[in-house]
Amino acid sequence: MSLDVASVRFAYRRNQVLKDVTLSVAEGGFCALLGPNGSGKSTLTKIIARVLAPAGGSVSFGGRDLLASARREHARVVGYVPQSGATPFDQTVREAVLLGRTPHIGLRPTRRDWATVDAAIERLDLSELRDRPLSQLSGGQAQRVLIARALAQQPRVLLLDEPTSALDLRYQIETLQIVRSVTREEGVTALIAIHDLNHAAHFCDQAVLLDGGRVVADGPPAEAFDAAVLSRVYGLDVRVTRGEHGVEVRPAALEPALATGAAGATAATGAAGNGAAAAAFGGGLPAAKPAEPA
Ligand SMILES: Nc1ncnc2c1ncn2[C@@H]1O[C@H](COP(=O)(O)OP(=O)(O)OP(=O)(O)O)[C@@H](O)[C@H]1O
Repeated sequence: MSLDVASVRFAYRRNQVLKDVTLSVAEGGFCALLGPNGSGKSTLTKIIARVLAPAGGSVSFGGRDLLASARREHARVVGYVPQSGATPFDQTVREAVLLGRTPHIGLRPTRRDWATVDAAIERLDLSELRDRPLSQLSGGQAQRVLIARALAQQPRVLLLDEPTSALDLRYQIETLQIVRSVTREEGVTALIAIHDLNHAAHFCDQAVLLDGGRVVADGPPAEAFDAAVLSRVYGLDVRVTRGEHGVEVRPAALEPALATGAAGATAATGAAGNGAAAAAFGGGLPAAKPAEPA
């Protein structure tokens, strides 16, 4: 089984935003959807989530057409975490997460539905807030509610559109760990639009890079991250290093600062094998360290 996007095209009026996008994510895979602002990441996730209809192409999971199935059937397979979610009225956290159960609920929620809701709330560390109205949450808390809602849906395919953009460092990492464990342990197939290349490299098994609505790289991050391609796509000279901590990307402009003064000690620490300081800066591995194959 796999999530297959084939030759998808989409335009907002005359603005061709997706031009023949094809990608495939294996069942249980965790795929990062990368690319600069405006490259088409959100548009593609919205098409798979059926918020938008493509002008051409197909989207299927396990060979089943996701764009033609009944809405309820689609919602049982695909969970979607939008960049931000408007709520029509002032729900509590628990009520909002219960919405994720909608495709599974008959006349009314069962005890099992509520148990699933409470498990998702706990997983996203929202238990203390579960009776709080959404209007009284911070941006990051509200973002975690959207993720909990999607997990409560128990989908086979999980789409996340920049789910960590409002989260502090702890919750960024925890959220990515949760998504990774959902893929590993429950076989859910996840596609995440994300800007942080190093988080993508660390947590995801696949990286798809969009540029101007086209796929320009696709593969395991260690293979897909090419300095020349990334530099061209982002319009910024970057370095890619491959070492014991995996692949890392950092802007070349930051290298002189790292090589002098106190930062020099950071590089030396990295050389000794402690990558923590290096990772915090998305780089910091010593320039002398030879590139290694993934
Ligand atoms: N509702 C809309 N109407 C018209 N154009 C839109 C609309 N939404 C997005 N676009 C345009 O489509 C292109 C792709 O946008 P999209 O949001 O898919 O990019 P993205 O890669 O997700 O960007 P970002 O990283 O900034 O979130 C952009 O040029 C954007 O201006």
